[in-house]
Amino acid sequence: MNHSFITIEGNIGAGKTTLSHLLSKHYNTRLILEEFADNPFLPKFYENPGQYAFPLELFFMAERFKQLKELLQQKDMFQQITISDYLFTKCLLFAKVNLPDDEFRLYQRLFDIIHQQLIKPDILVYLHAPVKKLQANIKKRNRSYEQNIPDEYLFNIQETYTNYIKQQNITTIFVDASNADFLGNPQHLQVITEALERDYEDGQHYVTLP
Ligand SMILES: Nc1ncnc2c1ncn2[C@@H]1O[C@H](COP(=O)(O)OP(=O)(O)OP(=O)(O)O)[C@@H](O)[C@H]1O
Repeated sequence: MNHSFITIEGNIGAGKTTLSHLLSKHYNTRLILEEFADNPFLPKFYENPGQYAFPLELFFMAERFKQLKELLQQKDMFQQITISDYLFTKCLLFAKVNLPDDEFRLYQRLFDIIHQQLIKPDILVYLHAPVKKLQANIKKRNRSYEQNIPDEYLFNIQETYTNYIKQQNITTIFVDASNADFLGNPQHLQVITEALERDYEDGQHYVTLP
């Protein structure tokens, strides 16, 4: 496997964290996981998005920057591969959906300054699942503040991610995760590891699960 920094992305409830854990175990890598539970604005945001979107987005950006900067600076001689379950640009994509235009422009100025200081992943695995499946996953894991997320919000996030992936040139493995069961079906994990072990040109590469 020729990649040293792999990022797993996807909509809310797509299964990023599960796949990241399994890949990290498979390749014995360092693992960077999103620490969303520490964001005190998240439950408030779901109650009242208009009032809490800006502090929520700022908090996420500050925490993610700190986490990525610290971890990527450490040189670990025995675990050279790193897997993360989020892309720093996720901050900007969510902010685009959640902030009014003037606040988003301010946020983007900060983001651009901060982003330059971070290492970018050399491959992105994007898990794409239909909104119905995402809602079922969100229901199953049962975090109380996520139980009333409107379909429209998930559609907007999905569209923002897919537009971003089309525009940028990080090599992306785009996985149809409609029926994904990485924990229960070892073949699904194998499809991802085989995909990661191939060499790619820049751009998007599509993978379906058996
Ligand atoms: N920048 C952001 N703005 C608003 N909400 C965010 C942002 N980043 C994360 N969240 C919220 O934090 C929670 C966790 O998000 P995330 O998508 O990272 O994890 P997840 O849904 O548990 O992932 P998965 O199920 O794919 O492992 C979700 O409620 C998500 O909407």
